Amino acid sequence: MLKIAVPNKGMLSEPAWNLLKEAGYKLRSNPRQLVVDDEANGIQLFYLRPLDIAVYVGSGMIDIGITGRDMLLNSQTEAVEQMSLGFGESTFCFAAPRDSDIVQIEQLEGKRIATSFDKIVADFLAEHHLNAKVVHLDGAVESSVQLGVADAIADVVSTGTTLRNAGLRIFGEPIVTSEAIVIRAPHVDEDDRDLVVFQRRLRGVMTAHSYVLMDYDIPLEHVEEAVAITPGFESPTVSPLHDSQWAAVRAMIPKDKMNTLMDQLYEVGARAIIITAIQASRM
Ligand SMILES: Nc1ncnc2c1ncn2[C@@H]1O[C@H](COP(=O)(O)OP(=O)(O)OP(=O)(O)O)[C@@H](O)[C@H]1O
Ligand SMILES: O=P(O)(O)OC[C@H]1O[C@H](OP(=O)(O)OP(=O)(O)O)[C@H](O)[C@@H]1O
Ligand SMILES: [Mg+2]
Repeated sequence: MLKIAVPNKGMLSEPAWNLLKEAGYKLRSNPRQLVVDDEANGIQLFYLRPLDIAVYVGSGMIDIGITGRDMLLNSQTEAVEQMSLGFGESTFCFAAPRDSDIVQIEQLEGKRIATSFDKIVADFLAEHHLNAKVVHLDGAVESSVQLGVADAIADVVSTGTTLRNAGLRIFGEPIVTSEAIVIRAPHVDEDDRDLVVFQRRLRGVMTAHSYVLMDYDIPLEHVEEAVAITPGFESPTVSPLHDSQWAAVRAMIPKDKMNTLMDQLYEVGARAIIITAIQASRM
C-alpha cells in the first residue's frame, strides 16, 4: 500500500483534503483519526503536522507527501519535489520595522533574525557571507521584533496583512517562492506506477477546475479559423450538422480565457457557443 502524508492542520490542510477527496480517495471520518486505510485505492493516508511531513517522507517511512516547498527546503531531508499543486502560494521574506534602518540584506550582519524556518535562513546567510543570529520561534514570528527578541524576521508572506499589522515591511528579494507540492521519498522512483497514478488523479482534478468544455456551431468555410482559436488538448472534435453548410466543434479551453475566446469565435462566425463545467478528467 502506498503511504501518503497530508497536513492535519494549517493553511494547506483543507485544500489538500479537498483535492484528495475529489481525486476519489477516502478521507478520515473524524478529526482525531490519524490514519485512514483506503483499501479500494491501495493507499494509507497519514494525517501529520505540516512541518513533519518532509521528515517522514525524507526518511522513507512514508512514500509521498503533500507539503509546502518552503517546508521541504527547510527540512534538511532527502525528500524530492515531484509536482506543484497550484495552491498555498506564498513567499518567504525578510522584514523589519517600517522605521528601522534595515533596508537591505547586507544590514543583517550582526543582527538577530527571528524565524520558524532556521535552515532556509541559515543557508541564505551562509550563501551571502553574513553573520547573524537566528532566533527560532514556532509561530507568530511577526511579534518578535516588537517584543524585543529580534531585530528582523524571516517569515511566510501571503497577503502581507500580518506584516503590516505588526508595523513591519519587507526588504530584499523573496528568499523562497512557495506553494503546495507533492514530494516523494528517495526510494520512490519518479516513474513509480503508484506515484504516476496518484499524480494523474490530482492532475485530473486540477484540470477539471481550470478548464471548461466549449461547444459551438460554425459555418464550414470558417472551421479552420475557429479551430485555430480552440485547438483543444490533442485536437478538437469537429462533427457534421444536419445543415451541411455547418459543423459543430467541441474543445477544452482554459476557464480564465473563456470570455475572450467566445468573443473571438463569434467574430469568425461561430454561433450557439456554450460552456459546460468539467466534473472530472484524466489527461
Ligand atoms: N497565509 C498563508 N497563505 C498561504 N500559504 C501559507 C500561509 N501561511 C502558511 N502557508 C504555507 O502553508 C504551509 C504550512 O504552513 P502553516 O502555517 O499552515 O503550518 P504550521 O505553521 O505548521 O501550522 P500552524 O501555523 O497552524 O501551527 C507552508 O508551506 C506555508 O508556506
Ligand atoms: O501575509 P498573510 O496573508 O498575513 O499571511 C502570512 C501569515 O500566515 C501564516 O501564519 P499562521 O496563521 O500559519 O500562524 P503562525 O505564524 O503561527 O504559523 C504565516 O506564518 C504568516 O504569519
Ligand atoms: Mg503557520
